Amino acid sequence: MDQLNWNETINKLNGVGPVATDKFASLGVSTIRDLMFHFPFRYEDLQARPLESILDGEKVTLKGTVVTPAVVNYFGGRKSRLTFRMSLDEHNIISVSFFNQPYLAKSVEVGQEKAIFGKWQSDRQNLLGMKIIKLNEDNGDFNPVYSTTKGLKQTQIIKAIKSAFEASASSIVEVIPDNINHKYRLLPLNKALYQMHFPKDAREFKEAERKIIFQEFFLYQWRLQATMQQSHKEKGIRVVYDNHDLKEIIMQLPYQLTEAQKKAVNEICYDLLAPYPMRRMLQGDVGSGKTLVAFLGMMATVLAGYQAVLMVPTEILAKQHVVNFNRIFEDMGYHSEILVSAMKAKEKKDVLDGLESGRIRIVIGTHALIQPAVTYKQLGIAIIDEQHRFGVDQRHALMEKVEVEETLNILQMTATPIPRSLAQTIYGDMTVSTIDQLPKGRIPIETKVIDEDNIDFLYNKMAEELKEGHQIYYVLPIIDQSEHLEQIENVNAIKEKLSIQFPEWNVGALHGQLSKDDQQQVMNAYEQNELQILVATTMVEVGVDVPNATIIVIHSAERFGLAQLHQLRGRVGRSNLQSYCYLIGKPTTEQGKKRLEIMEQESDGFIISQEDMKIRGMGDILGLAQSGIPQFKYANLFEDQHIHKVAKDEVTWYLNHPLELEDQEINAIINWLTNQQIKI
Ligand SMILES: Nc1ncnc2c1ncn2[C@@H]1O[C@H](COP(=O)(O)OP(=O)(O)OP(=O)(O)O)[C@@H](O)[C@H]1O
Repeated sequence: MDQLNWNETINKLNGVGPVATDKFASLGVSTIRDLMFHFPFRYEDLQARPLESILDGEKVTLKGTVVTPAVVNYFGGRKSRLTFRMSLDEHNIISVSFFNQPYLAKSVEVGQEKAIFGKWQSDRQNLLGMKIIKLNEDNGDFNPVYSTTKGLKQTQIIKAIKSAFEASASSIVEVIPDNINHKYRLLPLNKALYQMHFPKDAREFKEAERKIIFQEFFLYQWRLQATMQQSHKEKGIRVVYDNHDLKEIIMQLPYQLTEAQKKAVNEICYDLLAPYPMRRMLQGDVGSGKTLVAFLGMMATVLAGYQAVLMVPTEILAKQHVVNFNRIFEDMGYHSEILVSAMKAKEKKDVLDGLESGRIRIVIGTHALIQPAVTYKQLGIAIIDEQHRFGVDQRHALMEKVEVEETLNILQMTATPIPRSLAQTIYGDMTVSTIDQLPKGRIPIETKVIDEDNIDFLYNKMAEELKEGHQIYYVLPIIDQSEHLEQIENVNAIKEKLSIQFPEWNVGALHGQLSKDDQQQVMNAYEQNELQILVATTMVEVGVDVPNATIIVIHSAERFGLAQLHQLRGRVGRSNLQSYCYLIGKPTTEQGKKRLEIMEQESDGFIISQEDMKIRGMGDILGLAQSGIPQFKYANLFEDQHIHKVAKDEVTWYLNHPLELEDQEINAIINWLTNQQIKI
């Protein structure tokens, strides 16, 4: 067969017809290259292993010859146990048993070769069978198992991949420079790819995997660091403010900054003064006081005569920040305005005019801030809160608002903090400021998982806190849009129930079905303590700040991811009052149980995000997908940290020593990065 370029579509391959092409497309595979990167999600290891090396309880696949017929014994009514003996080699005969699958007897005959996947019970020399693996002629001893879709068989996938290598192996382009491959003994890419699919044994698989992981990190780092290098060459807006004035402002704040906040403010100010544009990520745990740090960044900018914007994900949050900002800074002579889409035409026009003329120096809002109608006179800084909700495109839209040669200063904020060293590696195109300290006097939140049957306990606790004059959140999940309406009914039903239970207190409901105005009214009433209990969907998740709230009840807690649970919990414990988080839920999975356990034991957001990465891996995690932490196809940021570090250091070195690379090596990297969308 003629060689095909690996960027060709898979229907050009022998044996891949239109039906299979469609099926592959639903798996995200359209080109030969995609197919080569469609790695097995596990392998069936049929290789003989000495029995002594298999641990009691370990899940293994053992292959052997059936030496006794299968016998089925029934017990306790319809329960059954099927047993037979199997010889693995001339010295070892083991027993195999299957519970409650008597029909399997038909497929076990003396003399047949069988491979059984199951749990090894060493004391009884018995394999507790879970699955009989089909052996066919194509089986080797180490077989790939692919994730697939209905109508696409494993054998078809294997065939297609084999034909991909036959047709296109020579067009696989190496992307890691030779010197690096050599230095770390990494396989050439074509070999690594082949071995990912068809390794002879676990060792060959590991060897291939190491190359693939390295390559993924290497390309990611190249893109990050090259962007960073570029932005350092750009001219930034130099925000030259009067340090004395800024200090005065800090002195007049209602509370003293924590050491961590001071450090972050210093780092931001350093960037503002520098001749290159700020690219900084501000991370800190929930309630650690990031907003105030952001406000001070805006103040420095305004002192230097520029305008400052703060862009947040929801209108409720924009309103809250404007109120808080004005409460703190109005007396000092500074005023912020709001810009959101739901505004009266006249008010909106006033704000737009004010921004264009330069009358308004500080504006806080939502996406409305980057609509084409908005023109700024002299924008100096853009602060983007909860950066995950804003894509790269929006960042660019903001940049374009600065019609001068200099590039805008950008500060991003995230409330999903990750350990400092990891943050530095993955936010490589930004410098990271970390607030790793809570304001003084905060008492750890008491967290408890409770059963719905134990609701009296909860009601008693709620009554106690209400009597103390404190407030309560009661949150229900909306994970899937299809359950939206049903869940709003639940919000209303719970509101009714709680109104009956606590007749002397006011209960409000907040959800997406209300108009923006109504939402704002409910929120205002809660902030003013006119409502004492707020029943809400997860709308309250991000950034809502009502320090008088001391209880948060999270309904169906098992359905939330760890990061989100931690975010929600952070709505309480925002003052010096003892606060409580009650998780109502009955987890049915191991992971669900583990998440709730971690919530009960751990209050530190840095540790929680790390645990999250461990439990769920980095794949398509809901919480993390939203957190702005990059997704890798294959590598795991947490488990493969050491490889990441090496890749990062190599990229740094080569970017500083470009002459050490051959032209075609640089071109290969650039081609990879432009052909392949690596999400950042
Ligand atoms: N240095 C400080 N001393 C005392 N209280 C503070 C301090 N800094 C901030 N606060 C208060 O702590 C609360 C939480 O601060 P802020 O809203 O800035 O946190 P955050 O990090 O943005 O939290 P989240 O990620 O949950 O939105 C606010 O009520 C704020 O007024």
